[in-house]
Amino acid sequence: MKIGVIGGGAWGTALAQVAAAGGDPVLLWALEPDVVEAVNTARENPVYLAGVPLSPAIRATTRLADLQGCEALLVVTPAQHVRKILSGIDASGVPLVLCAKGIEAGSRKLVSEVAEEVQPDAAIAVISGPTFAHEVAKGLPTAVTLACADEALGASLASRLARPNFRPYASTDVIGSEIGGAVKNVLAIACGVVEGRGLGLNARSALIARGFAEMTRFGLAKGARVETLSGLSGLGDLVLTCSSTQSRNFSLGKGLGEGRGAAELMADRRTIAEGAFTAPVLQEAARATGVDMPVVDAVCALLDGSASADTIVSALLARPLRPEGR
Ligand SMILES: NC(=O)c1ccc[n+]([C@@H]2O[C@H](COP(=O)([O-])OP(=O)(O)OC[C@H]3O[C@@H](n4cnc5c(N)ncnc54)[C@H](O)[C@@H]3O)[C@@H](O)[C@H]2O)c1
Ligand SMILES: O=P(O)(O)OC[C@H](O)CO
Repeated sequence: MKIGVIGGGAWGTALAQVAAAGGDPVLLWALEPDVVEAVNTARENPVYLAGVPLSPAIRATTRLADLQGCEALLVVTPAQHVRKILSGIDASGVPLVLCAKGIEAGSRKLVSEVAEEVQPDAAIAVISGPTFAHEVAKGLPTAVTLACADEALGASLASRLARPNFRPYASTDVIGSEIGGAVKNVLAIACGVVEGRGLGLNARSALIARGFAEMTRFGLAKGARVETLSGLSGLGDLVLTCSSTQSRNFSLGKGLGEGRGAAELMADRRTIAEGAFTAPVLQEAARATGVDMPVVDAVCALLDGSASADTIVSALLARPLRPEGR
């Protein structure tokens, strides 16, 4: 199965490395000509995945048309760009494996819903889970959820991508695996705030657990399965992303907690903190579904500058006492 990867950021490059590990050719589409040039000549992506020597089986291109002939396409651009990129390719009959974590602004659609709209004839799968790109690209042990409604296709994609240190676990819950990845990015911003304000490890664990309760309420309301939310793509990724400044979302939250503004923090980076884009649309979606997500509301208020971190923390702590199961 010849694999094409759309998106030459950290995650697209790491997944290209996984797909090329057996020596099979992989075509990587990147937006930036300097990334393409460096991958093809220096065998490195110095912009997004510096310091990781890449497989010679990876060839990069800036031309989407070159992806014609690939037998599966991994879609790894940030969530807000997926619609435009998928509109520019002919993917009839080619499985699309969606790897971005987010919800589209405006439409409030998950990436799979966007893909189904733009490429109605393509089979859809999702890869999601606790995966820092640098660790995956270096071959450190990693497990992911690979969700596909078509179990046979899911199994064939899993066997093509599996490596001794990269284990896809099969699921048919596409929506559930996407919701975990999208929601955890927003919750990781909140955990970064806890770190930035020096509120301690008890507070961070409480936030992870109460954040997981929000993810579960929202996920179940949207039709996700509880075992998906408590699996690799939900709880697994939530714990990873809420635990380390390696996470762009966590480090954005840490900066907010230290008193810096969202605009200043976002202007500093070329890499993506998806949670900042997902937070307001997740808040809209939760309100439209009648789901209470106080941590997500708090992140939105911090990002839009309508409240300070201290005010938000005090408001969260002053919420009425309630049974844990609600
Ligand atoms: N980095 C990780 O560890 C990791 C792991 C799992 C999932 N993800 C998800 O993968 C997706 C991509 O993240 P990343 O970390 O590879 O990105 P990145 O931060 O490393 O790089 C940014 C990417 O955005 C692309 N981009 C910028 N403007 C664009 C445009 N107009 N059209 C198309 N692409 C554009 C750039 O070309 C680049 O590929 C995100 O949804 C992220 O949440 C990332
Ligand atoms: O750096 P982050 O916060 O985008 O997280 C990367 C991955 O999604 C972790 O699974």
